[in-house]
Amino acid sequence: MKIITAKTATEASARAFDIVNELMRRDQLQVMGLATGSTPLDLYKQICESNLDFSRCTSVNLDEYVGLKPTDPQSYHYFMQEHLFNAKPFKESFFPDGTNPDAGEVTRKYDRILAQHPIDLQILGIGRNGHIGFNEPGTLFDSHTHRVALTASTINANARFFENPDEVPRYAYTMGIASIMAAKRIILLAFGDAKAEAIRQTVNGPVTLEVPGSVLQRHPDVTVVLDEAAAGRL
Ligand SMILES: O=P(O)(O)OC[C@H]1O[C@](O)(CO)[C@@H](O)[C@@H]1O
Repeated sequence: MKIITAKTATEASARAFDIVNELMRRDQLQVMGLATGSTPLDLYKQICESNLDFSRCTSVNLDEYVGLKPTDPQSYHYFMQEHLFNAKPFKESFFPDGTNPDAGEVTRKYDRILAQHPIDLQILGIGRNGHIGFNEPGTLFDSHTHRVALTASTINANARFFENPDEVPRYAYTMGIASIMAAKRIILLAFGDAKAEAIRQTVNGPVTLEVPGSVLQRHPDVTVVLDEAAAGRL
């Protein structure tokens, strides 16, 4: 694992942008794996403000809530439109189909998409408990796309975005750990004190199912990009 630490999240995101920019310059970024959440927002902003052109590239997203339409403001599809695709459209952008409750059909279809579009660079955030995508602790390392029941803490955290508690998604489709590890290169972004322990365990801890991020120690090309706070326990 290569570790890059910068003083602030914006400076760290600029280092991540440099990697994206270099891969694009070398025409080595045909398929980009994208994350949602707050962590990648600064990187996406810098991409939007750049002269990079993704119109010949494909994107695949890590996860999507079950039961939300792509037009629902709370969906990850909408999140990506707002924060990246409106300014930087890709040739094609794939998400697990959150509108289809048939988990077997959705996951098989998404695994086929991932097999047909090998990921050149996967952008990752990480949860406080070390989850990557929606792969919570205990997820098997050989997992592919699957449906997960969201934890109570995730449901509660999301509830603030919904009028009616019944509308809060209880499930999500997520790329599995094996899907993520199949990427040629991975950038793991983490900012803030709240991620310092997850980063410590991910980078220096034992490789264990209890810390999904720790599996990245087994990947040949991972760059961990941190601000000082998230690097605080390394
Ligand atoms: O970047 P944030 O908002 O801290 O989210 C951390 C992680 O949680 C998720 O949003 C899933 O809950 C991941 O996609 C993300 O990497």
